[in-house]
This record gives sequence, structure tokens and C-alpha cells, in this order.
Amino acid sequence: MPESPPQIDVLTPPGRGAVAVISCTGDVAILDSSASSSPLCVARDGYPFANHAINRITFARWGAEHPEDVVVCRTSEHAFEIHCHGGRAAVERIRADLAGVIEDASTRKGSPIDERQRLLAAAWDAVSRATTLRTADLLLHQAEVAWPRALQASGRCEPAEGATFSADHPQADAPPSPEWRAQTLEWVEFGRHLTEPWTVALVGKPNAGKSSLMNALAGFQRSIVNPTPGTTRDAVTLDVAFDGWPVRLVDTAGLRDSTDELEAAGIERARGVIASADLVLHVFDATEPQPEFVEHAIPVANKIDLLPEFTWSARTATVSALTGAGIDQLIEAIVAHLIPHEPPRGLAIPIAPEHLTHLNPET
Ligand SMILES: Nc1nc2c(ncn2[C@@H]2O[C@H](COP(=O)(O)OP(=O)(O)OP(=O)(O)O)[C@@H](O)[C@H]2O)c(=O)[nH]1
Ligand SMILES: [Mg+2]
Repeated sequence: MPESPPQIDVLTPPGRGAVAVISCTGDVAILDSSASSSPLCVARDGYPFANHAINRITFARWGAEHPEDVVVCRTSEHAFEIHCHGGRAAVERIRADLAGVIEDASTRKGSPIDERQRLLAAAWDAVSRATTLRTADLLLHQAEVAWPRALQASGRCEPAEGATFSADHPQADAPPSPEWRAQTLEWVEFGRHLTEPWTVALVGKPNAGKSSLMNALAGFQRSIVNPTPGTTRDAVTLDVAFDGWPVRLVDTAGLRDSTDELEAAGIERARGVIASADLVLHVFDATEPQPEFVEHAIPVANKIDLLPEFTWSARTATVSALTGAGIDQLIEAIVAHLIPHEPPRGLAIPIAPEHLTHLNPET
């Protein structure tokens, strides 16, 4: 059975933090070696990491160019941790550098990381980027069951004549089967959103109650609410979970012709948000005439608490951001719109860019 390649995991949760912790299975000596002239990381005490005691922390500098202060700790003979600045760029740099030396070392050892190992590592990496329990469960199923199975099935691992079949010796460069490819490519967007939230933009005229609605959907005051039209000047985002699905709400500046330079810039930004959102909620004041709706948007009649009675078309959501009436139904409508179906359990779907490249080698 071939050795499994070292696994890199970010242990700190996704999002901003002061410090991030990256764990890596494998020998810490990998930090001392490098295919290029300088080692990946140098301990402040000058000793190679391989000489350091287990569970002792060591201050170190990461990288020769723009070095970064890190703390390295061997946690066992075959694992170590790197504690670094919690910003996304620092984490990504260390992860990429580590992946690079692991790949170099495997190639030098004459056991290059094959396609199957790379695809499985990418799936596990996606698991570590889950932001909700629901997506974590789906991603775990992908990494633990669906992808390993897909890489054994569909003719990918047909043993050569006379050879014994082994799941650990797949035919690394065999193309994905056309049946699986056709089925799984339907789930590209769904798979992407398991690690990146769906975006829902709230747009509409000034004072319609977009910021109030964002706060009502979130359950707390995120966006400034004011009777003065033109209060929100720039897009305000908030990450929430609806029914366990990660959703990024984007509150925008009210859409109107404005001579105010700052407000006009905000409105321009709002149009950009509309173009890139997965779903648009077009919020309007229910006491005012119904506007012409943004294409593909869900119309949302707000302030229904001010109306004794109302009749809107079935596709219009009716809410009061003030009293909370209709908010739960609106959340249900948002979820039904964003996630009308889920892939069948067991089907391996693309959850990392590496999976897409594997399925579409020409791109
Ligand atoms: N009665 C009632 N008032 C509401 C409701 N929602 C918002 N308002 C009021 O309407 C006014 C405008 O609300 P905002 O949430 O700031 O409106 P907006 O659409 O974000 O406005 P801009 O940022 O200026 O584009 C505030 O005075 C809110 O208190 C509602 O459901 N019922
Ligand atoms: Mg606002």
C-alpha cells in the first residue's frame, strides 16, 4: 500500500481571526528541506526542525522573501503545526508553500502524488472550509465516501490484465467516465456554494426598508436604519445561515437618480451587486405604487403593518421588517429559490477547483 501523502489542514475556522493554525501530517524535516536554494522556514534558534523536541514551540521565520513570523510545533513524530497571522493571505501562502514542498519531496522520492491523491486532498481541504454544520456534513460525505468511490468506479481503476484490483493503485490518469461527468457537472454551482456562500442582494428605492429587512433576516441590527432616504451608501454584507445553507446578504444603496457623488457611487456599486448576486430581493414600500421589478428578482412588499389589507401577486413576498411578519416565509422562499434540489447522496460532485479541472481537462 503506498504511503498516503501529507495532509495540510487549517484548524482555525473560516473567517477573520488574529491567529491561524495550520496542521500538517508528515515529517517536520520537510520544513528544513527545499527544492529551491533556501529552506521553507528557519527556526530562530538556528537548529533544524527535525532536531526539535515534540510539543516544544519554536519561533521561526517563514519564507526568504517577505518573511513572516510564525510559531512551529512538532505535535508528534509525524505531524506538526504552524501558528501564523490569521489573515487569509498569510494562511494561503503557507498552505501553498507547504503543498509545493510536499509535491517536490514526493517527486524526488520517486512516488509523485497522483491524480487520485490530489483530488482527495482537495476534497478534504474543502471540508475544512465548511461554514455550517449542514455543508460540513455534505462535504464530509464527499471526501469520505463519494469521491473515493467515484475514483474507483466508472472504469477509472480497471486493473491491467493479470493485475489484482486495488483501490490504492488507481489508474491515475484515467479520464472520468462520460456518465458520471454528465451527471456531476449539473452540480457545479451547488458544489461551489458548499464552501462559498450564496449571495442575496437587497435592492430597491431609498427608504423602502432594505436595511431594516436585512436586520430582520439576520435577527440583529447590522445595517443602519434611518427615515432619511439615502442612508445606506455602500454595500453592507452579512453572512448568515438559512436552514443550514450559507448565505451572504448584501444591503445596497437605494436605487434612484442622485446628484450626490457619494450616493451615486453607492448606487453604481448596487448595480454591480445585482449583476453578480445569486438572488435579488427587490424591496418596495407596500404603501407606495408597485415599481417595475429588477429582472429575476423576488418582489418583496415591505411595511405591510401599515396596510389594513393588501392583495399582491402570488410571487410577491409580503413582509414587515418592523414586526417580523412574513420573515420566516421569505426565508423559505429564498432557500427554495437558491437550493431547489440537492444532489443524490453518493454522487461525487465538484467541491474544489481541482475537481473541475479533472472533469474539464481542456479548461
Ligand atoms: N412601519 C414600518 N416602517 C418600516 C418598516 N421597514 C422599515 N421601516 C422604516 O422605514 C425607514 C427606512 O428604513 P431603512 O431600512 O433605512 O430603508 P432603506 O431601504 O435601507 O433606505 P436607504 O438606505 O436610504 O436606501 C425607517 O424609518 C424604518 O424604520 C416596516 O416594515 N414597517
Ligand atoms: Mg439602507
